[in-house]
Amino acid sequence: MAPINANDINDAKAFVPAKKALPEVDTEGSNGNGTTSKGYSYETLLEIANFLISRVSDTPRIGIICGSGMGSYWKEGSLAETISDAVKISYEDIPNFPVSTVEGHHGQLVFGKICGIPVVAMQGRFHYFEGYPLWKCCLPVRVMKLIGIKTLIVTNAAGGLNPNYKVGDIMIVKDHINMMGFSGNNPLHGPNDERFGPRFPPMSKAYNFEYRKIAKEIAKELNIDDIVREGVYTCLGGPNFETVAELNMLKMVGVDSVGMSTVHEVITARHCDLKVFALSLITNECVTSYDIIGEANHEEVLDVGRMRQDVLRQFVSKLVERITQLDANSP
Ligand SMILES: O=P(O)(O)O[C@@H]1C[C@H](O)[C@@H](CO)O1
Ligand SMILES: Nc1nc2[nH]cnc2c(=O)[nH]1
Repeated sequence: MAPINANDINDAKAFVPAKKALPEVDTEGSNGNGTTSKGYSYETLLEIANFLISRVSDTPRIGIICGSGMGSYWKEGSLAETISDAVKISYEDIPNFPVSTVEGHHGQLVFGKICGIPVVAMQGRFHYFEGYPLWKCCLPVRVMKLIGIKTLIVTNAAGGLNPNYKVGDIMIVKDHINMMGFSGNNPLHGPNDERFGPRFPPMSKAYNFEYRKIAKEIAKELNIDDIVREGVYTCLGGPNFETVAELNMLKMVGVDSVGMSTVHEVITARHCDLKVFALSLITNECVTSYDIIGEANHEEVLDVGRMRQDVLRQFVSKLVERITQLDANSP
């Protein structure tokens, strides 16, 4: 058989030009002062934190990571738009900060207030599939800790694996399974700086019990308890969505929602003693049978994010308010 010549290929898809130049992704973090192959030094992260502190007037209490379609871009009605007195700082303008490369992720930090409480939101997060090592995906968590947050609220878009879940449901994360960690890929891999946290941090209480209780109360108050669930999340490396066999395996081990983020961020947050709340927006039903016609796609993920933005905005705002009240009254 004659070899294939690229010029002979007639499949238009093969020649669709990239929408924009591919971003440069620094996969090991060796491009700045103080960087090592195993992460940024404490001092470099402190420099980033001080750079940000010098640009805002209030110390944020709560950090929020906006998931795909959930305020990860600035849009009327979105979660990030809840933030008043906003000071927006593009990732590109922050020394030593990675840049967001995912469609639907804006790529900026937004400092401001929700219900009068100082917060900082990440509009756009860093994923492993973009080419960043896990420690770099989680760099902003340590920076937010150094800036002064006490609590991290993490949101993500995820496929619903639990057969009772419907598209548009909100799943409070009660636990995770660190699938990538099973092969040793962990954001805490490498030398440990005790100034962040211990070498061997526990993860059995990763998702704050009191916060989860409050979230369920808020769901009742907002009359959305019929769409609010509680379950176990797992993160796979992506960027492809899962095969039927993979999803059935995950279902067997007790996974309720599947995504491509959050787990490593939560590990990093708990390592440095942040309190954590996380939720999944169920943006698609996982395809667990070969008979199902539909397939997962990123457009659907973004669409469902848009569809639920009002509800999520209200839910997270109330959460910010009540978490702050709770923590003010507890030691
Ligand atoms: O940032 P999150 O975890 O919300 O994004 C998920 C994973 C992929 O980036 C995207 C897939 O559509 O949604
Ligand atoms: N891995 C994964 N990530 C998602 N993000 C949104 N939906 C999905 C999904 O079905 N699988």
